Amino acid sequence: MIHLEGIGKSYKIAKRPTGLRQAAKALFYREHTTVHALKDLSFSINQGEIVGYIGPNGAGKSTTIKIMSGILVPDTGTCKIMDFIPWKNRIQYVQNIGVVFGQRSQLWWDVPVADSFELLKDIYKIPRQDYQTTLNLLIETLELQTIIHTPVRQLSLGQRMRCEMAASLLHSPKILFLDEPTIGLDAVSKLAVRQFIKTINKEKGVTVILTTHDMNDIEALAERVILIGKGCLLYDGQLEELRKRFGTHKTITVDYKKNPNPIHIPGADTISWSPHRAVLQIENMKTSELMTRLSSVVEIEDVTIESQPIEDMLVQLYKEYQI
Ligand SMILES: Nc1ncnc2c1ncn2[C@@H]1O[C@H](COP(=O)(O)OP(=O)(O)OP(=O)(O)O)[C@@H](O)[C@H]1O
Repeated sequence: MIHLEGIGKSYKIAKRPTGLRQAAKALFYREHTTVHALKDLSFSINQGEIVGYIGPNGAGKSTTIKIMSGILVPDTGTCKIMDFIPWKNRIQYVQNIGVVFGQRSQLWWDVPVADSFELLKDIYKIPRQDYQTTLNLLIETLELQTIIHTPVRQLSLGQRMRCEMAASLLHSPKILFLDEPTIGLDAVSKLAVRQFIKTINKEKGVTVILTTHDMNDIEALAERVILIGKGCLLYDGQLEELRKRFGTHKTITVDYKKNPNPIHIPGADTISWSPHRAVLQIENMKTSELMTRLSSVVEIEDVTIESQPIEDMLVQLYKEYQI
């Protein structure tokens, strides 16, 4: 459905001179620097997937989303999405995609949300009947009943985000590009947005490409992740595989019947200990092996096992790749 091959994109930035003499010189001659935002980037995404597109600040995620949504033209490479070249067939192409930029609004600031939706209906030429059916569904699932007649500028960030989601889906697109959709949202709004993304993917088969710095978004939604750094692809595969390959440790919290002796298990680090609870960390040992050894020392009552938080893993990865 989405196919990118050898995509490269650079930005040319004019240097800003300091001092009067340099500023005067810049009137006649401007020096430029080039930022290579994307370098030879290739990947494919199938219909119905939810893909987490991740990487550190400045990695090139938004640039890729802008190319895939037809806003930017790459310098090199090809990008084919559902038989379209996004920036060439833009008018027909946008009928098939929805885009949400968490940091920007596609809604008209001073008018009620419902009026923005009406305008979008006309822009996308959505038949009235289809529009009404989709709108009703969106109002219900995103709980917009009480906010739809409010001007956008009076909405909270979480309320606006729900309206942005609805706006991007009014024309029933097949692909949804989400650039940091949960940025700045509280826990409840984040859960609502995540749940909604899951629902439209499952029930409508919408393909979702999601950039985010919130790894809880990724864990909740994406089985597959594409990791980029400095404009290059670093990893493309299952989140679970990423964890297996790069996750180094597990943390095990064990509750047991009162035991006055500190716990020492060879091969495991004791992070903390009390007569009722110990927190241990293992790197190269199987959890089952640890449990066997533990049960020979204490009478276990409860156990929780946590994988290394994905954030930790990424920090390590970014260090390793020097990005
Ligand atoms: N319009 C622009 N003009 C000049 N440089 C730009 C422009 N947009 C992006 N860049 C540069 O291109 C690189 C990639 O930026 P991009 O916004 O794609 O990264 P990102 O991965 O989305 O980052 P973030 O996570 O911080 O949003 C950065 O070095 C950025 O400074």
